[in-house]
Amino acid sequence: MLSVANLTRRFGERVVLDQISFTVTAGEVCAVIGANGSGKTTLLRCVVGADRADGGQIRLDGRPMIETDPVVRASVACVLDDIDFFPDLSVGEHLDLLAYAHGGREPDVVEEIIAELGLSDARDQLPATLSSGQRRRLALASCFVRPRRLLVLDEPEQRLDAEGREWLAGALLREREAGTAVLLASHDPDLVATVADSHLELGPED
Ligand SMILES: Nc1ncnc2c1ncn2[C@@H]1O[C@H](COP(=O)(O)OP(=O)(O)OP(=O)(O)O)[C@@H](O)[C@H]1O
Repeated sequence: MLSVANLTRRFGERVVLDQISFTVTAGEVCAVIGANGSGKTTLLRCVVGADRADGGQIRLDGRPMIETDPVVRASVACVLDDIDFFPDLSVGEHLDLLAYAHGGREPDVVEEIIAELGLSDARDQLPATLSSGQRRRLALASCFVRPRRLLVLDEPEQRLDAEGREWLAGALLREREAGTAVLLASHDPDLVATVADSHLELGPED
């Protein structure tokens, strides 16, 4: 499904990603691990097209991963560090909009995800009024109300409470069963041990 070959990213003289190659197949959860600053976020941003690689190829089912390609946009759901919400849309309106825009076919999916993620009481709140953990829950919910074949998550456990982390682990296992390819950067060894099929370890010199 996802194939990355010789991915290289430099910032000035500094080589953050040095010819990284890996694949993630349908139904595989690949955990990207490594110390702070090892390049996990940079890698994920390059994969989804939020950052430009200096070299290498990123392909989804053999086609170049270009974020403006409608097939790519329809296939890839992600939560990166920067969480952008429309400031004047409520939690429920965000999720309705995303489900509709991406042509989700399951009528009850928004209600189900709102309930699963404990956002029912916050349904009518605007993003600016949410707690940081609720904002993270909304960002995750945004991925789960839409069709997806590749899920890219950067430290999704951040700011989640114990119950939220438990939900996340279960949700990722269900994604695996459903045949979604998952690329997950995480600092949570328990989450990685529970859900990951493969690991990509980035070192300080990678
Ligand atoms: N836009 C940028 N300009 C210059 N350097 C950058 C830029 N983005 C990232 N870097 C550098 O690239 C390196 C890798 O950063 P990155 O955020 O990918 O690491 P990470 O593994 O995700 O870290 P963490 O575990 O702390 O989230 C860091 O040294 C960082 O300072």
